Amino acid sequence: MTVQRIRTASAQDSGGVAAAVSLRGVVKRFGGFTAVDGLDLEVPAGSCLGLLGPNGAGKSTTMKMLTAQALADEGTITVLGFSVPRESKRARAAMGVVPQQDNLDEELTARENLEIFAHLYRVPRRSRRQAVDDALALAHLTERQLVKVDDLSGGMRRRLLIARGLVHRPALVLLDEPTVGLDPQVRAELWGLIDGLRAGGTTVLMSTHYIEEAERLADECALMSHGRVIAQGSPARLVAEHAGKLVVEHYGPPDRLLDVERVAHGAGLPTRRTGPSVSVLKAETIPPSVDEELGPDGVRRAASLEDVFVVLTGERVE
Ligand SMILES: Nc1ncnc2c1ncn2[C@@H]1O[C@H](COP(=O)(O)OP(=O)(O)OP(=O)(O)O)[C@@H](O)[C@H]1O
Repeated sequence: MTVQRIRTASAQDSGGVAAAVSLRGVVKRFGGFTAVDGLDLEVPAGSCLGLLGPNGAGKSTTMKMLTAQALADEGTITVLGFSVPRESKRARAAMGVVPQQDNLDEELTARENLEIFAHLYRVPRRSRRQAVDDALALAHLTERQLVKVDDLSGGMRRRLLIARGLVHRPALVLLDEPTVGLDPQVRAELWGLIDGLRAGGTTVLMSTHYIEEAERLADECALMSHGRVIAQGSPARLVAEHAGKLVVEHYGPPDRLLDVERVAHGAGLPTRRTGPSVSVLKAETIPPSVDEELGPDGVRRAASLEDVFVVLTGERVE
């Protein structure tokens, strides 16, 4: 029986589903700077939540507070029913943590790295070999288990890092920017791995600033900006709410773009800049007279989570 099942009675409830992670009014300051500013967030058990936000939004700090690597100045944090930081040892034993920075032991083989963590996480001696075999298989590293980490490719190292966080079969796994800096093919490979975890019932909390990553993997996205969640919901719901169904992109010289923005804003329509173009969101609601004023040169496309991200955070996308 997982810790999650044992402790759900004391977990906060969200819409009938027990929360694996709950943060209420959490504040974290670094000197005079407030990195996390009254954060409320719940991750329903068994779901994958993507914590999405631009660099510096407070995602990593939030992840660190869940493991008590950073201590909140205000608010309450519950992880798998354990109060953090008071019960952080027990919470940490029940969750898997995959850090942003690769901190594998390069002198050891892939298998040895997993064995050490199986020991640290107190996987019983009799099931340790199987646990390591399973983690290697999950990360498609069985063939490479005897290779020193130093000789593994970047993608293999990242898969090993994830496998290491899963060796004790945690009910919850925290992934901090799991595919940052990896090429698209390796990223896609890792997405398959993460998707498999969620399909197997593991709760996943993943921070990312790649919109496509959140869109593909997350049941729900929480969009963070300046230390707060500014919007939360399924990717489809966020798009419908903030960008509508259709977007019309207008290209042209700076004066023309300013003109498009003026007309759209006059009609109460949100816009976003994309390099040499302005996109008018919620285009399906444009009244005919405004449509005429905007001109016929617009290119229509479906609204996306990227539109939501840019409009709500005012940031560019990587
Ligand atoms: N130990 C620290 N001391 C001072 N400031 C910090 C510290 N850790 C984080 N910060 C600041 O807090 C803010 C939030 O940082 P955080 O790393 O949580 O953001 P993030 O959303 O994870 O961004 P990134 O994707 O760049 O890691 C940033 O402005 C960062 O400079």
